Amino acid sequence: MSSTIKHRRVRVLLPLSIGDVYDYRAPASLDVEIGHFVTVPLGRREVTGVVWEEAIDSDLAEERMKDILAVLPCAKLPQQSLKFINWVSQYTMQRRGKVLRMAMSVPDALYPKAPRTGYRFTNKVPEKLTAARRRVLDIVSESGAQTATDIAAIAGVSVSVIKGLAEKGVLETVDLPAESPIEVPDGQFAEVELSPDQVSAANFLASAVGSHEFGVSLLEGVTGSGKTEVYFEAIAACLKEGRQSLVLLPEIALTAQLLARFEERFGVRPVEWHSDLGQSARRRNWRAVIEGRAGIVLGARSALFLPFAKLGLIVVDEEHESSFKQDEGVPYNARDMAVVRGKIGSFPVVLASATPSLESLMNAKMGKYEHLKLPSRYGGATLPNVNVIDLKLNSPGSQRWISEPLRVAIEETLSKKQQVMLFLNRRGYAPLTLCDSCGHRLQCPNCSAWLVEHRLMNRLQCHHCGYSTVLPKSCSECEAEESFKACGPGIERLVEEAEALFPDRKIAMMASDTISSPRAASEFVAAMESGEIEILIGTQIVAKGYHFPNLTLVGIIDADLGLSGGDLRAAERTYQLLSQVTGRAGRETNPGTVYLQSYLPEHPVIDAIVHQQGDDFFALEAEGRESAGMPPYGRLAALILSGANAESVARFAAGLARRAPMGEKITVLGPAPAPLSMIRGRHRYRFLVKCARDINIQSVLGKWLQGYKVPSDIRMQIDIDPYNFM
Ligand SMILES: Nc1ncnc2c1ncn2[C@@H]1O[C@H](COP(=O)(O)OP(=O)(O)OP(=O)(O)O)[C@@H](O)[C@H]1O
Ligand SMILES: [Zn+2]
Repeated sequence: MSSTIKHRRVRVLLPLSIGDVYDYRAPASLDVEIGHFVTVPLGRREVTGVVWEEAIDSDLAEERMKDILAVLPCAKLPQQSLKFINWVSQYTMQRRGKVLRMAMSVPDALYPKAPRTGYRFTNKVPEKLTAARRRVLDIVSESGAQTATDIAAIAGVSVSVIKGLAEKGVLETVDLPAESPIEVPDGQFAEVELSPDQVSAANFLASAVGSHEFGVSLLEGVTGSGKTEVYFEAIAACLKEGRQSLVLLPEIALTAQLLARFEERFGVRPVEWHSDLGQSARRRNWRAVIEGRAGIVLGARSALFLPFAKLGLIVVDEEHESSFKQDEGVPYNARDMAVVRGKIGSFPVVLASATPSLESLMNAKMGKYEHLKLPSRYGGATLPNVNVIDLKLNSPGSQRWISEPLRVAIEETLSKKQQVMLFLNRRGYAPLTLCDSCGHRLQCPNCSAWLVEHRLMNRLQCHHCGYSTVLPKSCSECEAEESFKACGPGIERLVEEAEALFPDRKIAMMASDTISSPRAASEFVAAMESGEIEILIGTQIVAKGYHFPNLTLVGIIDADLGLSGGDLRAAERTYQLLSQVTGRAGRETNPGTVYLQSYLPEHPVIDAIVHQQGDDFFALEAEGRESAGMPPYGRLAALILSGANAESVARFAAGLARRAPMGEKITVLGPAPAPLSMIRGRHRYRFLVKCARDINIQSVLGKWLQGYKVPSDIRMQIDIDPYNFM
């Protein structure tokens, strides 16, 4: 027992999905502290983990104890990160090791930078100039010496092409500095004169940042009101405190325009964090964050788990966006966890949106959050004029989607040399393809979902698993030849129609698969800003955040899309999305107009958009949620079971159902086959647990599942506060 312990023992958390803490001996030869990244033996392997706490009560026999092997030459994981990981693990009911893995996503960064070899052009032209070689030479002559891996990645060639050019004397090697330096932002670089509304919001935030105290502000400003300028002042105040700021964005494509605005305001670009970052930038940025050198970080939700040395502010921009919620791995909502992070670190958190979530509005109403409002657009710009086109009265005709009134409006706008945006939240050519002679519908073999035709790529795709195939020549059911017919519109089909209606206009299409990287996004932004695009046709990706001064007409092709989804937030989400799209029109001197095409012009969501009466809509929505005991008035958790064998999943679910928690304030719905009853060949069943607000839903679930063994062929995922009900 512990009386025989001679050496200091510590608990080390390993970043493994099955992992928790394990006890190790801290040998006297090593200076081991809490938060150190260390290597330890695990079975036959050597793994890296974090010294989590002292293990005073460790009762493992001395002979079974193993030594920590090494302390890595990296700054310690800050105490606040340890606390945060513990908290997230408890709240989401996921293993701590799995949460730690999100904070240790760049294993390389734990070691000092190895010297790098760069390749540069010697100006000797190779005898044989292949396309691959040409791309390499373009890159090295444009941006100078770079590592072989970087060149290979940018040029899309293998490293051997570069090595080959070096052997031929076309490229030569040079020593590269270990890493490009992190530039320091300057809060006074280009101060902006704010409007009176902006001043009062900005002053509040700046003093909140200066107080080093936790507090949440909901910054609600209509589209184009200058929320960004306001939170920039909070960031400037944070720089003054010598602390780091984090700005979270829902979509990395949005960073393009924002990066430039940061640069104008603070003199340098912020440190970026998202999935599109190359390996060396990840490593550099991660180290800059843990060493406190990164002053401003702009990132996707995963940036929340970066090991900030001295975080002093988090801004969650477009806080209502459901893409802040991660469904896979550790299911968490970055907006909610940002608030927790602020509490742990004693600093303010700003939630910014033109259409805040019902959750945040309620917190503001109850006085838990400070409610800062910007009621009008900046610089005298007015909100657009919104009109509904009743499709029952103005049918565009069979296989067409642009009604006559909208066509006329487009024509007029273009003749004034202004830009048009047509919005349809559907990728591809058509959402459904069916056989004209027997009605057979093309479905994904792995998922319970239709295949979506992408005509530009000449493929049919599943949007759930990525399965893709070509259009079959004949129907597998009735053997009819060439009988398949596209049903309904996707944006590709809308482009086709727009091209037919406006043959001389420059039309561009944007969707998440066409602007998936920040580089593609900035090319798109440049084309919009220069007027190279006259009609922009896009999905939700172009609906938010962007500021295009000359865009004055927005046409919403199918305003009803999303209303019938039936999930808890369908109406709220549709309202938010339509407001965002509406908000792209007329953001500067030329006033904007919006046309919504709808079969349901009286629907409360459509009505709220037309009259720009968000308050009434939200009051109605809140009432509905309250009477149903749904969030934010109640708590939800989902339990998702999946496996290759439908029967065994169903059997396991039935077993769980027999022990389901009961109580006056607890309802368990299910098990039921999920709406997407199969994904990637796995059959899925769902439970939905609903509790009153004052019930700890984690402990309800914990008691239910305690000691329950999940068979190895079944996966069970717990999702606290689910946003996805498919
Ligand atoms: N005080 C100011 N001085 C100069 N320009 C400003 C000021 N405030 C806002 N602007 C400009 O007004 C435009 C709209 O501002 P911004 O993009 O911050 O609005 P927003 O509230 O974030 O809008 P959205 O919710 O639609 O994204 C931008 O071009 C911005 O540069
Ligand atoms: Zn599929």
